Amino acid sequence: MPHTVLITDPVDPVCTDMLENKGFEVDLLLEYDEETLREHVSSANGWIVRSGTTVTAELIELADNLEVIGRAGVGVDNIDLDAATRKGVLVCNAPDGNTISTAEHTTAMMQALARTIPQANRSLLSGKWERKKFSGSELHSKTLGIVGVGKVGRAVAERMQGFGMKLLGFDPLVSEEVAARHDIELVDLDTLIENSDFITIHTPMNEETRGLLGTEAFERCKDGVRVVNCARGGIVDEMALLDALKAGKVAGAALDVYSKEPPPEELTELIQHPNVVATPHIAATTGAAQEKVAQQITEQVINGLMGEPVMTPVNGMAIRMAAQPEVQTYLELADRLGQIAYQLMEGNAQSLTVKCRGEVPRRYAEVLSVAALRGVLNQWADEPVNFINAPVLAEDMGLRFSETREAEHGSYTNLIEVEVKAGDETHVVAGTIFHGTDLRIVRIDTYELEAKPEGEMILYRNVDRPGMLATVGDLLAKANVNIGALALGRKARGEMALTAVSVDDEVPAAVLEEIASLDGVEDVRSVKIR
Ligand SMILES: NC(=O)C1=CN([C@@H]2O[C@H](COP(=O)(O)OP(=O)(O)OC[C@H]3O[C@@H](n4cnc5c(N)ncnc54)[C@H](O)[C@@H]3O)[C@@H](O)[C@H]2O)C=CC1
Ligand SMILES: O=C(O)C(=O)COP(=O)(O)O
Repeated sequence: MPHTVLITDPVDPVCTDMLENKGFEVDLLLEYDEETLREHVSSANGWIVRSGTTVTAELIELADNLEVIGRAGVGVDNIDLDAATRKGVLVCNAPDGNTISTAEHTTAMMQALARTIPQANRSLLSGKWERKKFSGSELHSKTLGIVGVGKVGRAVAERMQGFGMKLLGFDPLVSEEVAARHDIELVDLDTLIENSDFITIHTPMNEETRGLLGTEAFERCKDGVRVVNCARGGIVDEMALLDALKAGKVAGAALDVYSKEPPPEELTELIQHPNVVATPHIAATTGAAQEKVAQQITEQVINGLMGEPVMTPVNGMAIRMAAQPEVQTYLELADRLGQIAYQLMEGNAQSLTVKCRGEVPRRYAEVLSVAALRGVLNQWADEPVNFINAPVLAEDMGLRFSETREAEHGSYTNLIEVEVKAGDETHVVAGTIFHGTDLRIVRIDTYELEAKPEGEMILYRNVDRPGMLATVGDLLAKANVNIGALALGRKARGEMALTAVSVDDEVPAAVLEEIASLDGVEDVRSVKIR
């Protein structure tokens, strides 16, 4: 059956063309009530949205076939990321296709504010000729404060430099050197607020940025400051802005975004304030930007649904690495080692460490730890576990995980070790890949042995003395269980050895008990590798 991709916001037709060319079914649903949306979501494998759709936890919960949500743009604050991550749904965006259009809209807003263009236009259209009333302000030599020196912030900086503005920037994640490359002087937020003639916002919306410019900030601003928000509504506190406009502290504000969209009744006074220039979230609405974001996001959604690398994940960063072809065999090995290690435990694991040795590249360490986690959690959790939800489910279950990488590798050119612990109990299962594809377990706890990590196995420790294997073999034969392979991890005659028996059929619990009751046998485990 072909995959279905649901589209619930207007996106450039290139999106539909690309999906159909790849054999996907497109479900274009631009007008809907909640019930209709629920029905369509429940059968979608992929879902493409812009800012107009709110992707709630409830919808994600219903979407049992959903694998990927693609945001044809930057901001993902309309998507319940936590719910998507827990359900193992990949969320990706198109982070730079609309940067230029958004920066251009921001600069247009700044000029509209400085020269009161919309107000003057309205006045003229109403039959007036008010040349004195619309005396503007020059941008040249003024200070522009850029809050959020990311892609759009930098693109705005480049453009406003051409107007001869002095640029200040505030962004906790950007270095002075990077800012200086864009002729932005990096300062703290207070300095920016106190020294800017214009302030423009370009951060994401999150708990840290909500209300970033509020009553207190406006009090510290220069008299007559002008404020532009083309990022997200609510980063500038709308009611505080209205008060500051009414008090004349803020000379003008240009808004493309609102805390609720479309803006509700209570924002009418702000939007209709004579010194406000307001647009209906159109900064990214140009033919060029829409074509770019549609193309970018469709590529990512197709890749996500086809198991190819997704380059712009917003959650589950491991997915980017997990889809690389050269890492697949290592992932399989780490997953199987995780499965085995978990099944050796008496109780539930509390920590998991993956050690990569030899020629296993350093960049794989993190994704291999997620693969081993997936192996562990797929036995433990009630829900399906994948690369997206494994870390968050581990956290929920109190399982700490980490990874290390060591160049030293002993006898093997590549080696992955998975260690699980709970209290005093520790198990280590190590494996290697021979000839690029051949997976082998090479150590279990302190026993060196060589076994294929596949199918059903029974593992037990026994005194290393004649007759032990024959007795176990006899019990299995009587239960009509066929032995496929055997591996012995020996220390010295008379000491405890580890025996790994690969069997073609599941070993009945009663037979396992019989083996466990044999003299000289302990720690019998049945291990199933999927
Ligand atoms: N109005 C519209 O149609 C559009 C709006 N946007 C919005 O514009 C904003 C910026 O987009 P991009 O530049 O593409 O994103 P970006 O991710 O490239 O840049 C965001 C910057 O904000 C910084 N930042 C994060 N928290 C901060 C804080 N507390 N204080 C100061 N800086 C902080 C980050 O370090 C980053 O450098 C986003 O909110 C995005 O959703 C983007 C495109 C179109
Ligand atoms: O990319 C973003 O963050 C935007 O806000 C653009 O939103 P839109 O795709 O125009 O609904």
